Amino acid sequence: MSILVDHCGVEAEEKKVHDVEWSEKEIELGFVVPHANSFGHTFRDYDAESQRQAGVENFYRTNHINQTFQFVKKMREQYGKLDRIEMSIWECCELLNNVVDESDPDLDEPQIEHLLQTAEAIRKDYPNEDWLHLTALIHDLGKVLLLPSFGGLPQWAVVGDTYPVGCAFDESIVHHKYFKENPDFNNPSYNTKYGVYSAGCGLNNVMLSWGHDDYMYLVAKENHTTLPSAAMFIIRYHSFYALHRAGVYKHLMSDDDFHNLNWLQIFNKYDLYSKSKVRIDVEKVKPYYLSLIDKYFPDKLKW
Ligand SMILES: O[C@H]1[C@H](O)[C@@H](O)[C@H](O)[C@@H](O)[C@H]1O
Ligand SMILES: [Fe+2]
Ligand SMILES: [Fe+2]
Repeated sequence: MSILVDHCGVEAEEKKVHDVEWSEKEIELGFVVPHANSFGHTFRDYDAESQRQAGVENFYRTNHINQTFQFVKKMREQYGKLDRIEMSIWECCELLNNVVDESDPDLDEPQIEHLLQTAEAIRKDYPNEDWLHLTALIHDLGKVLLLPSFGGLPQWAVVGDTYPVGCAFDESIVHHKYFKENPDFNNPSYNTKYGVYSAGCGLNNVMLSWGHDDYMYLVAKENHTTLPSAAMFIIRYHSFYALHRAGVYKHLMSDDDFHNLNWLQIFNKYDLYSKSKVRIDVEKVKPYYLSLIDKYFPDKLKW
């Protein structure tokens, strides 16, 4: 039997573990990282030969060409108004029944499954951190941007990994080659290590490619959630794999960012490796999550 151990900035390495040791490990570690996704590939294998992968690559091509500094600025201003809809967090979870993410090589289930799988997995290992359970439940709610009532944005403007705009695109970003067709790639104001930013300026001052992360962060902040800053950091940067997995762009981080990064790295293990075909009984867990929503959010939120 084998488990995959994945470290920040280090290639996934495979460790052989005997069956006896395995059961001990399971008790000790709680959540066990599966060795393959539901399609039989390793997780986040963007070079696997498959039909799904071709779609994912095409997704990143369009994403990398179109996410420019000006585009992100425009979207933040527009969506920051939160003048589209009023609804509760749970109503939003239910909307995700109708959303499938085309950027994801590991999951083709409706997104509500992923929210519950992530939250339930993290809840088992961190039973006392209720804020973390709720963070997991809501981290991908921003994907409602795909729905017509939210402007029906194309997939490239909603899902996929995120990265800073306004400075050089790091080579560790998935399918980096497609940035060559992004107008910012050859713009001297935007294509240097620091670009429009300065050393240690803090991620709060850095614009990331537009998508579900930053949108949900804006929704939570503007509706005055009482979730802690680590939760807000997770929501906002969970797709920023160049930072939390490859360990680059650290030159832009502040001390607070470093502290919150620890929580994000814990969270990522559950976000990524809980993706499976195993369904959670929604009605069974709903009362628990409703109580958390009540604790940390108003009844109705502006979206
Ligand atoms: O395909 C996935 C998916 O869209 C996730 O929600 C996002 O957080 C990941 O970073 C991305 O790679
Ligand atoms: Fe996400
Ligand atoms: Fe997720």
